[in-house]
Amino acid sequence: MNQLVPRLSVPAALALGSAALGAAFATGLFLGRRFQRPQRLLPAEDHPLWQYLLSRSMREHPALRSLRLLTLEQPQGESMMTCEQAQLLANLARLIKAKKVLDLGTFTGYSAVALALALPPAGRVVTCEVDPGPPELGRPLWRQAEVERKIDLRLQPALETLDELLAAGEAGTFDVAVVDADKENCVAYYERCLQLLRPGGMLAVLRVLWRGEVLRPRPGDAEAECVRNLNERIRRDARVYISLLPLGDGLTLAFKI
Ligand SMILES: C[S@@+](CC[C@H](N)C(=O)[O-])C[C@H]1O[C@@H](n2cnc3c(N)ncnc32)[C@H](O)[C@@H]1O
Repeated sequence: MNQLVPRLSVPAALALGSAALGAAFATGLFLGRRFQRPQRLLPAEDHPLWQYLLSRSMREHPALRSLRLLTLEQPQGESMMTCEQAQLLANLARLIKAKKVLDLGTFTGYSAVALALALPPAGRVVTCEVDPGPPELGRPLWRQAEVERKIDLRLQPALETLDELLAAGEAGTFDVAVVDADKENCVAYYERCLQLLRPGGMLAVLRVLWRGEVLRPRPGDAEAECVRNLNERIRRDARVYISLLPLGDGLTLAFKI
């Protein structure tokens, strides 16, 4: 009688165990691919090519650099605008000869200082913040950059400041608006900033990819929903020309027609 020859040269229990592990691994890979949430589109900041890009393009004022390094030491330091984003916005502000800028979400003032440096001596950055701590920390470096007098810090919810500016008749007088405060109000910020901008003015919205969550927000993730709604609104908005750049966590530029 023919004896059944085992097809594997390992005991059955071990073979079964390996098969189960293999199946689990494959399922993990599949689910991992399916539910993986992309964090960023560009290489990591410590990637040599990204470092090369920064080293060949960044022209950071020494006080601005000190402010960035100081901010990175703080617990929420990562919420600062990235240096290449700030430099791009400052260059665009120069290009359109900006004099009046709105900055929603001051934090330690990195974006406010970068923009103030791009303005002529009589230029003004109205910057909005609810937490007095971070601007207080950054203020000595605003002074060192010699832009402190250009920065008008409003310590109250940004919506209140925007409504005050509209009530004071400043609609259509700002050249640049940067929206980088809380996400729950981002649609209201967008609409008010658009009113405050002059035709040809530029509106920048930060973090529009929301760490990839815009693809498929988790149930109850109000911030991701708000960002998605704003992105959709901007896409359909015939009042602006737009670009969405993959810099940082996504940067939308909307130019008022
Ligand atoms: C992402 S950070 C801003 C980063 C800053 N633009 C920079 O370049 O470093 C967001 C800031 O918005 C502030 N913020 C949150 N809710 C706000 C509100 N309702 N009005 C004004 N500022 C607010 C936070 O306290 C925080 O400092």
